Amino acid sequence: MDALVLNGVTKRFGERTAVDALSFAVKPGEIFGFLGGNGAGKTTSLRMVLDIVRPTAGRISVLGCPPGRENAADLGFMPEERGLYRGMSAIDTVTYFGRLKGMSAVAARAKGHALLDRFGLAASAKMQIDKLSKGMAQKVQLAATLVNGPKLLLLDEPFSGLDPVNQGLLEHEILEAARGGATVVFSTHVMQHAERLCDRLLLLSQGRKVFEGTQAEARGRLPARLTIVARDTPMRCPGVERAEPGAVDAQGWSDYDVTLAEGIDPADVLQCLTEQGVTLRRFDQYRVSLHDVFLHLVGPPPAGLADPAMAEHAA
Ligand SMILES: Nc1ncnc2c1ncn2[C@@H]1O[C@H](COP(=O)(O)OP(=O)(O)OP(=O)(O)O)[C@@H](O)[C@H]1O
Repeated sequence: MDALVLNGVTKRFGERTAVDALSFAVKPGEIFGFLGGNGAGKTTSLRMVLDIVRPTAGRISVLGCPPGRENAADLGFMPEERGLYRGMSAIDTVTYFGRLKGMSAVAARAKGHALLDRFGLAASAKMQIDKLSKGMAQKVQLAATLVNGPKLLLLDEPFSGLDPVNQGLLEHEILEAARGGATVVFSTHVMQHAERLCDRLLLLSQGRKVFEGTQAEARGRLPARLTIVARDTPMRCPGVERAEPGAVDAQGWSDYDVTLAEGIDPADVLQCLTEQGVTLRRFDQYRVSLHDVFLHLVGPPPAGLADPAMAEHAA
């Protein structure tokens, strides 16, 4: 049984279609990246899975049940808008969330202390949430999400607001949860996290699915690019679509910026060049990133709109 299934799910807010006939399935134990730019419909989709908002059309199955209270004890949700009681201590907060998920007070408190220790917050366990830094409060929220050992973890932009060390800690926790058998769905517009974590991913643009599959399949959507240093043009090999020569040096070597046709394996081009007796001084494949795929499938953001994914990429 799939851990999460969306079947033709649409959500309209008045005239605006936030999610448009969205279908996908997440397998048990998978780490599934839910990717898209600002306003793509990620949060709305997760809210429908949690029964916070109802779909206009379509069906959703969460651990085999319709969204609702039946499986709340098996879910862990970290909302994008972090919401903790500011006057409560860190440990009481985590214990409270455990109790909400049906744990005994003793078990929830013990697990809460273990998680806060693991997150470097042992000394702050009794501090009030409003005395903690934003990143520390976010780690308390993560502990509250994990306290019940959920079978399905839904994390909405979990990395935002965390420094690089704590982003690493969160990545580690996601991998650990999946190793322990949990299914993880997380939304992000930062491709690097998805690149390090996801088994499969879905790319959402203006409420519509533009891609679903593995990272390799996503990269396969872009033609391979190579840098070749040779004395002859590689254009004679089948599958080479473009080969832009750079300056030729005194010995006759030239840099070629090569684009292959879709689906052509660079190894076949290398073999062809060898068979044709083309001497090479360099043959490098440019590794397509998810960021490149994102731009290819979704396009750049409108002028003047800051895109955090791009900003991080450039950094
Ligand atoms: N309650 C609401 N009423 C009206 N429109 C809404 C509501 N919630 C979301 N929307 C609209 O639906 C679209 C999708 O929003 P959503 O928050 O799901 O996107 P997102 O992918 O999570 O974006 P971000 O990365 O910016 O958080 C947006 O155009 C948003 O304005």
